[in-house]
Formats: sequence, structure tokens, C-alpha cells
Amino acid sequence: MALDIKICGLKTDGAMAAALAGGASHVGFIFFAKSPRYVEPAEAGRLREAARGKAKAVAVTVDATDAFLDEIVAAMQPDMLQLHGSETPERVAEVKARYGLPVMKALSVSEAADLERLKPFIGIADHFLFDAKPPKGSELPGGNGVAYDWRILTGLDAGVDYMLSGGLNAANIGDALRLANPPGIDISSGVESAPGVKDPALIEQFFRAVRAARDNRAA
Ligand SMILES: O=C(O)c1ccccc1N[C@@H]1O[C@H](COP(=O)(O)O)[C@@H](O)[C@H]1O
Repeated sequence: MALDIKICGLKTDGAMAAALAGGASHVGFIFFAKSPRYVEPAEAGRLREAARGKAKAVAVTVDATDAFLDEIVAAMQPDMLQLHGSETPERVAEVKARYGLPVMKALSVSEAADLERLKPFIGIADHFLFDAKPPKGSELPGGNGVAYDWRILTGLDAGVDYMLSGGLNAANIGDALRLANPPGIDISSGVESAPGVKDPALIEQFFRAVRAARDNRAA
């Protein structure tokens, strides 16, 4: 089974090149002003050109207004919108209809009961992303480098298309793949040398770890 791999929070040509060289299926841009990974829509539009025909460009937003989404969509023509705030199923449907783009709804989880929150979005969101709950005091709804018990995801119906995210890195990706067998994975701070600073060497190391874990499972 193919594994979707999203490298999120890209801000530089070097990080984009490393993500594409490693075989990323998705590259993400953060449009949340408080994030150290924030990128201006026009700059994301420039960076995403390298990904055309190679990886899907994902615009990550948090309870964004129509005006901000209009600006992002016009500036970078994303292939997908990731809604990472407290968007309701109605808001997800509205955004899908307005832009005609696939939507990935992010949900924060820590225990199996949290997966219930998925139900009202079924048939509305195209994809899901299960991220950790932000630690107390964090201003970021995602990108906190916090992991959770990935085994809870084995309780999902087989038809749910999702990415596992939250605290992934080269050292733990093998466990995440073995324990949850997700259709996709999404990483941000685990391939950074400092908050918001992507390290091409860490990106390369992450892809190597993914390949090694998959080869081990196939053997
Ligand atoms: O990365 C951010 O700063 C961010 C800000 C606002 C919403 C989402 C954000 N990131 C998302 O969180 C996941 C997990 O990050 P991490 O690997 O635990 O650092 C990331 O891939 C983004 O999709």
C-alpha cells in the first residue's frame, strides 16, 4: 500500500528540495500568524511551484476567514486545504463548495473516545489528520512536536482516509507505522533544528527511516 507523506511548515527552497527529493506526496504551508512556520501567501506561491506535478501543495489554516482563504487560494493555488482549527462540519462544507478543493480536517486526539468527533465530518471532509492535543499554554493548535498513543487509530473504519501526525521523527516513525499502519503521515517539528527552521539533513534522515521501517515490514 502506498504511504502518503506530508512534510509540513516549509519556508525555504532547501527544505522544499529535500522534501521532494525524499519523495513527499504532500508539502504543507502554514498560514497561522502565531506559528514560527508562518509563510506569506505570495512566498508560498513561489515555493509551491517546485512541487507542481510532484507533490500536492497543502494550505494549512486555522479558523480562517473567507477573505484570508481567498487570498491564499489566489496566491498559491493549493491542491488541498487543511483546516486545523475548530471548524464545524458546516464550515468544512462551505469551504469545499467555495473553492472546489479537497479538504483535510484536522482533529486533535489523545484517547479512543476522541475519534467520535470524526463522525459528523464523514462524507463532508475528504481526508482527516489526527494530531496530538496541544500542550497547556501552547498558542499553536499543531506543530507542537507532541505525540499520543497511536494505537487508538486502529479503531478507525478502514475507509477513513487519514494522516497520522504529532511528534513524529526519524526515531519513532517505525513504531508509528507498526502500531497504527496509517495510510499517511505528516511531520513538521521533527525535521527542524529549531522551531520553524527545517533541516534538509533531518528531512533526508526521516525519509530513510520511513523506507527502513517499510522494508523491515515487507521482509
Ligand atoms: O506547524 C505549525 O506551526 C502549525 C500551526 C497551526 C496549525 C497546524 C500546524 N501544524 C500541523 O501540526 C502537525 C504536527 O506537527 P508536529 O510534527 O508535531 O510538529 C504538522 O504536520 C502540521 O500539519
